[in-house]
Amino acid sequence: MSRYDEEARYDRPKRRTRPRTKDRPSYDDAATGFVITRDRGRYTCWVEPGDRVVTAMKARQLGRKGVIVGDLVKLDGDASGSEGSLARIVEVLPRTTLLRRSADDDDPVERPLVANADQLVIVVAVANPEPRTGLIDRFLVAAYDAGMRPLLCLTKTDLADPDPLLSIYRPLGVESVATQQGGDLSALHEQLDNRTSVLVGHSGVGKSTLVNGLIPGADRAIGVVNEVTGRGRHTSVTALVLRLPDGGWIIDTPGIRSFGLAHIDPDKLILAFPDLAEVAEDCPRGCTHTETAPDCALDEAEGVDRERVASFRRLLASREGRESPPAQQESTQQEAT
Ligand SMILES: Nc1nc2c(ncn2[C@@H]2O[C@H](COP(=O)(O)OP(=O)(O)OP(=O)(O)O)[C@@H](O)[C@H]2O)c(=O)[nH]1
Ligand SMILES: [Zn+2]
Repeated sequence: MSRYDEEARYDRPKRRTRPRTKDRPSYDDAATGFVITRDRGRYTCWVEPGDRVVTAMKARQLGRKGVIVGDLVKLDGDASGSEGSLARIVEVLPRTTLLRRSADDDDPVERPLVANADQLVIVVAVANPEPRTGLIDRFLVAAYDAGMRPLLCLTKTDLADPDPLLSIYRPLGVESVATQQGGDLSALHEQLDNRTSVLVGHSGVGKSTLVNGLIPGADRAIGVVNEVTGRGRHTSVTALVLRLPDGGWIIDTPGIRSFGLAHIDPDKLILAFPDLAEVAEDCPRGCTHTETAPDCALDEAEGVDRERVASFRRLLASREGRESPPAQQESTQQEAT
């Protein structure tokens, strides 16, 4: 089943709540909005002609269909964006990508986070807080599962050398950039301009600092890394969608501490480990690649980084024995940003 088929399965309503196509009104002429925030049933949408910001609510006919940040929606009613106006979201256009996660590995309920973004920018500080490759691997799995291109952004390169991390991920074909506060951001701009990018990373890695550097006037609160724990305080509480000066969007999510992958098929985890995938082709049929799997080729293979095998197996173990997760009822999505 292709990714798009799966999205179709994911989006299919439980009951037929919409009128059949031939009875449905056509919204071809309605304004198209790009959802930039959602808050208790109110959505803020960006409408290109006129560069206007329109507040909208879901039309009843959408039923339980979820509307999340990044969705492209058809707007009916008063879509002027003038003060006090309220439009109605009458249709959600098919999503090209869907970033989702489960809250953690013990909670396999999947939560859609962002629709239609092309790129997942995995922001990792080379020091303070110390980088964790396990988290990078998780984000890579999430990016490939979503159909998004991953970009590794290594920050705080004034504090340590980014090469050890680059030497792991560059050979895997993961694009990367190195940055530091106050430094030249042109390489990062090149990767971000005219794309819709979601920033993810631990609290304190420097996401707000990056956003302020990229978008003059973005004016994000910049937190202070807690000296005692080395962890950032969660200073950015709500997701922000910001427009890049030369085109493109940045969606800044609050510091994500865990990024559960319980909703992801174990077979898909290996997508983030192309260095191991080739070796695993020599495994016995149906090999689970876990520590106890008999004759797993990952045990013996020469020239394979044991750390990489260990990280892969930790991800496998974190979701061992899991059945296919239940799809979350869209009306109760709490996590969408
Ligand atoms: N040395 C150094 N410090 C940095 C750099 N970038 C950011 N910092 C500092 O790291 C701390 C955290 O930066 P933020 O930009 O608030 O981090 P964040 O990822 O937005 O954190 P949350 O808002 O908690 O998600 C601040 O004290 C920044 O000044 C850098 O390149 N080098
Ligand atoms: Zn195996």
